[in-house]
Amino acid sequence: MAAPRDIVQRSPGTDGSHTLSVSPTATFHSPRSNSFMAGSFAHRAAAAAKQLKPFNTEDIKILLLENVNQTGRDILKAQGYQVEFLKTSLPEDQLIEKIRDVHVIGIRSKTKLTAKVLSEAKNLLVIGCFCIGTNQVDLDYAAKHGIAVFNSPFANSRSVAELVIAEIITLARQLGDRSLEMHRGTWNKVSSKCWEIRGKTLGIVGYGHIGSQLSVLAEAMGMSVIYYDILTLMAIGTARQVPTLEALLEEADFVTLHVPETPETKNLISTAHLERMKTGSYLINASRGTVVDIPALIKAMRAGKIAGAALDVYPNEPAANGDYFVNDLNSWAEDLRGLNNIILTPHIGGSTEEAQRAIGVEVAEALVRYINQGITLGSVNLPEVTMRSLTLDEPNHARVIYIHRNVPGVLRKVNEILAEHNVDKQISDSKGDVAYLMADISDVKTEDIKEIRDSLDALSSRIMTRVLY
Ligand SMILES: NC(=O)C1=CN([C@@H]2O[C@H](COP(=O)(O)OP(=O)(O)OC[C@H]3O[C@@H](n4cnc5c(N)ncnc54)[C@H](O)[C@@H]3O)[C@@H](O)[C@H]2O)C=CC1
Ligand SMILES: O=C(O)C(=O)COP(=O)(O)O
Repeated sequence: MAAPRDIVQRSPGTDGSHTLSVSPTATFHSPRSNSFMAGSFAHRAAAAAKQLKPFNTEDIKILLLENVNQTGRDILKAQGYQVEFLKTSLPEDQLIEKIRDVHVIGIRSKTKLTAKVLSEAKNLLVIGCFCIGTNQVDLDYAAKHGIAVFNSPFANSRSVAELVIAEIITLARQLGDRSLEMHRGTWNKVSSKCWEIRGKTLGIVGYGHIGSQLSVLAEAMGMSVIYYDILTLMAIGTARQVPTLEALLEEADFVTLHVPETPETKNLISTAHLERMKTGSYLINASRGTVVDIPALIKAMRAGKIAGAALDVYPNEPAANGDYFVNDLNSWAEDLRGLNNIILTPHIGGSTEEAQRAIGVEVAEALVRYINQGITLGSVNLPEVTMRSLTLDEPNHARVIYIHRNVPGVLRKVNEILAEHNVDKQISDSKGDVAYLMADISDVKTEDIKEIRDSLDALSSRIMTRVLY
């Protein structure tokens, strides 16, 4: 791996905003350059002499945590980026040390990228969440500091839905308990309170990617499906939307939760809600650990109100594999483990080969598009802006990216700065307080780049400037 050369650097602005600059001394060294050189070498070399040089991808430093799949690692390494890979998440102090240095960080659901952590990330351009949930990242802080965030919105939805189907049958037939008894050498053949799932009602809370996928699978097995969502959503098959959470809880034999972690979903299922559920019903949570009040669930199960539960997620989850409940992370741990007919899994809803491979590809490709081209398609916190790929065959072209506060008069000022060049194409969009402008300009000489960048940096609206060429 090439030694880092200080090509991409972010300098703090007076207002805490940053500039990303690409050094004109960078050598043409990306895989894109390899394919370019593979043509007619003499012709291409002559053309290259006229061209501005793109940044050196080998200077992009990436930290991947939480065992991001090989597919993603391969895509990033193939670009020539420096990729450091760790199997686990990191405690906050170590995370802060590491994040200071990198341009890109890839995480899954465990790593908390809070404002405190992100404020130390002086070079950070982009965050890749190699998962669905983005609740672990302070998205607003990231946007206001020009840091794009990408995720994989549905590549593991099917895996979660299949896990829930397995859990519905496992709970209905008390399979977990029977299996544990056999492991201990006890033959306990019972049919009392063991049920078929055919004809039972599944209540899905949160009818998004996972909830709706689950709806199809459950109906195929003869279940009736009802769902509750804050949005009015089209029913799939013969599923039926109910108007309130309470209506769902009163009617469902199985309640399964597929909402994101938000302030509104914290303790969405607590004592009052458990009381509304049918006696002998079941609860499944593969969403986020904060959604269920665990002590309330323990009480409801001990009282026989809830006949079984499956939990895949917990309010505190460890950074790495190993001891969990014995660490006394949670005062309720022993009580939970002591219950009958409860399935406890270590956040494996999305943990299949298929899902992880697909996520690796999807998020890594989004990162490459953003790093190399500034394209924000699929970003969860910045406006989605795209233009055709930068073409390196065209001499003296540059792509200007100006992330700025969404205030009046910015476009006029930016265009005054760009006016000395030919603006081939320009696009701008905003999301809340933040706007993203992308312009491809020609007739740019290497020495113009610094001037363009400095002029944009001087604007009071600036959050981050990037000039790619
Ligand atoms: N256990 C695991 O390994 C995994 C867990 N997840 C979790 O599952 C969650 C759901 O995933 P998707 O279905 O892909 O998300 P999604 O965004 O497609 O669907 C979520 C649905 O919940 C609804 N919703 C939001 N707040 C609500 C509320 N207060 N009450 C009722 N409905 C509400 C939304 O309107 C939306 O329709 C993710 O946010 C993530 O936290 C996702 C993947 C794997
Ligand atoms: O995709 C999600 O949101 C998940 O909860 C799965 O998280 P993980 O990638 O297993 O840390």
